[in-house]
Amino acid sequence: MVEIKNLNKYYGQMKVLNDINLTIEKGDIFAIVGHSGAGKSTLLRCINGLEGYHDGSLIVNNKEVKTLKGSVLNEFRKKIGMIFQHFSLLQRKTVYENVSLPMEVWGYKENEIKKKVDDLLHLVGLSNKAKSYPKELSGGQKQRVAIARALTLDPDILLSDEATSALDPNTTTSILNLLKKINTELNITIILVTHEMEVVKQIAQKALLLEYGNIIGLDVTEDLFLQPDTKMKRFLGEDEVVPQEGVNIKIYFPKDNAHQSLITSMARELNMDFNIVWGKLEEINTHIIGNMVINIQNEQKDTVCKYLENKQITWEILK
Ligand SMILES: Nc1ncnc2c1ncn2[C@@H]1O[C@H](COP(=O)(O)OP(=O)(O)OP(=O)(O)O)[C@@H](O)[C@H]1O
Repeated sequence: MVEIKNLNKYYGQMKVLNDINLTIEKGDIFAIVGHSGAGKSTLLRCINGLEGYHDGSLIVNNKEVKTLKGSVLNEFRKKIGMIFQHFSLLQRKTVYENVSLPMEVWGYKENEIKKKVDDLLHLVGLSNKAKSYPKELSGGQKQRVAIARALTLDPDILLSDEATSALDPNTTTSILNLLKKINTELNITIILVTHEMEVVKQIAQKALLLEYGNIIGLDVTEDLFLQPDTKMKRFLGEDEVVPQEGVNIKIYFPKDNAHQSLITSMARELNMDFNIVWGKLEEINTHIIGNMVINIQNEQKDTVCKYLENKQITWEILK
């Protein structure tokens, strides 16, 4: 669906995307994550042909994007919907008129437009707001209108550029649930740019981490968060503070193990005391995952490591 190979992009002398390689499969919910200025929006705009790129290949729906021009480019863009942080609605038009606009521009018949807009307003839960103006809507409702508008031309892909960044946490969750519904019911691939880790954890199956235009992480979301490498930890601002004395062992709880009573069982079975010095459990894509750091005495190390090995638990000794 989207295949990017060795992609480089410059603004003047500044390289903003450096050797990007990734594949997004049809039906994925894929997150592009990074701090401000990382190049997230630029990458998103390259995908729908709003920005060019210098070297490398970017294939979307079997087409090399930079070769597309004129009416072919317009047809290509028709299959890619987009939503934005500030909704981009026309203030002087009603909800109905905002949603119908792309179909009007493409010259669809009035009865086709009416059916489509009614169906989409129903899908986003705004059938009763068709005659309202954007200024009469909440932020979440405005984003629902923008989502309906992005779906009018039956896109294969929906691009979301910080679509929940201006919303409160509860509204964010309701918009993410709507995006999940669109992904499953309409089989639309969703590529979302965000700087919010909570968004990634709630919705994305895979995520790409960008830092100064470089990929520093690319994996299934649960794996990215379960066992973050040094770069990912730095990105998350998550360096554990652990005691200097003894041995610190970090134990990982993958999705099906998080609730098991490993720690208490280990203490009981080995008849051993130890300190829990750091830990967290969190929900990612409805699975609970987490990790914990325990501090033990040097002479307990071999026994504990053997116990964890026998239980086939993933662990590491922190240096
Ligand atoms: N049209 C442009 N001309 C020149 N430089 C640009 C242009 N657009 C973006 N940049 C620069 O490219 C870099 C990447 O910008 P981009 O908007 O892609 O980052 P981002 O990760 O989306 O950031 P943010 O989260 O703040 O939107 C930044 O250094 C930015 O200043």
